[in-house]
Amino acid sequence: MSQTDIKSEVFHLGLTKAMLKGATVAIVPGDPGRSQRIAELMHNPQPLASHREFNSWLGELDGKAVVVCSTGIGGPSTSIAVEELAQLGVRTFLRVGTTGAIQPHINVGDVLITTGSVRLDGASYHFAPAPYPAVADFDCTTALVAAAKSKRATAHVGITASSDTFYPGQERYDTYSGRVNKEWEGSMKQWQALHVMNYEMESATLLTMCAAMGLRAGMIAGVIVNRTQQETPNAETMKKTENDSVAIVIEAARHLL
Ligand SMILES: O=P(O)(O)O[C@H]1O[C@H](CO)[C@@H](O)[C@H]1O
Ligand SMILES: O=c1cc[nH]c(=O)[nH]1
Repeated sequence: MSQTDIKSEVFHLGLTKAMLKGATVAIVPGDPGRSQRIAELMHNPQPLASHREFNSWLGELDGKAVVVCSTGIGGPSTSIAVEELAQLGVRTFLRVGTTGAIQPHINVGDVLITTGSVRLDGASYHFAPAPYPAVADFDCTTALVAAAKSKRATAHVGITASSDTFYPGQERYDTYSGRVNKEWEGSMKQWQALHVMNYEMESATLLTMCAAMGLRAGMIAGVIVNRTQQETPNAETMKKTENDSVAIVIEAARHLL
């Protein structure tokens, strides 16, 4: 168990226990720019630190501190953010991200709540072997579902494919090389047939490492593209989708304090 004292900074985040004011719940977006926007929807938003991809803010919900810290893109940096926040006393992690849907019935603007992730990452294998599930915490998931209902969002609950790469691992051909390795050829079709809802890039690591360490984690994402229809998002829709998913994650955090 870590011996982090109240004033010592963790390795990467530039945060101390004192700065977190007893926060046990963290909201963890991928995008560093999203941290401020999330914190500003809570009471008394305060910037804490900004190092590399890790941009941290503090806010309050019902008089209790909640930390917001971006993870950057992908599993390795996510694992650092989660480990260091846990050293500082955080026990509940709610990721709020953007995502590409792969099922035709899911619309841009809907929100997706992940119950478990297909582990197409590398970092999760450093925390638990392959047969171990990347599964979300039940309380986090039910809080996200209830919050989505209260905000009247169209929410889908199910499985996410969580890939280390945005291009080959999500079987994108609109690229410089225009090709993907054999391993990924036809993979989107396979995930569709297995009722996977969407692609994103951090939940496999987040959910596996949190389950393995006895921490709670949940995952919600706003759909910015549907890969059965288009490859590129529209800026205006993206903004609205982010606002909707952020409002839901804040409401869920309130119930997990
Ligand atoms: O919007 P965020 O939280 O960054 O999430 C998604 O967007 C990034 C890719 O564009 C990846 O991080 C993916 O998981
Ligand atoms: O298609 C998408 C959209 C956002 N994030 C992803 O990882 N994939």
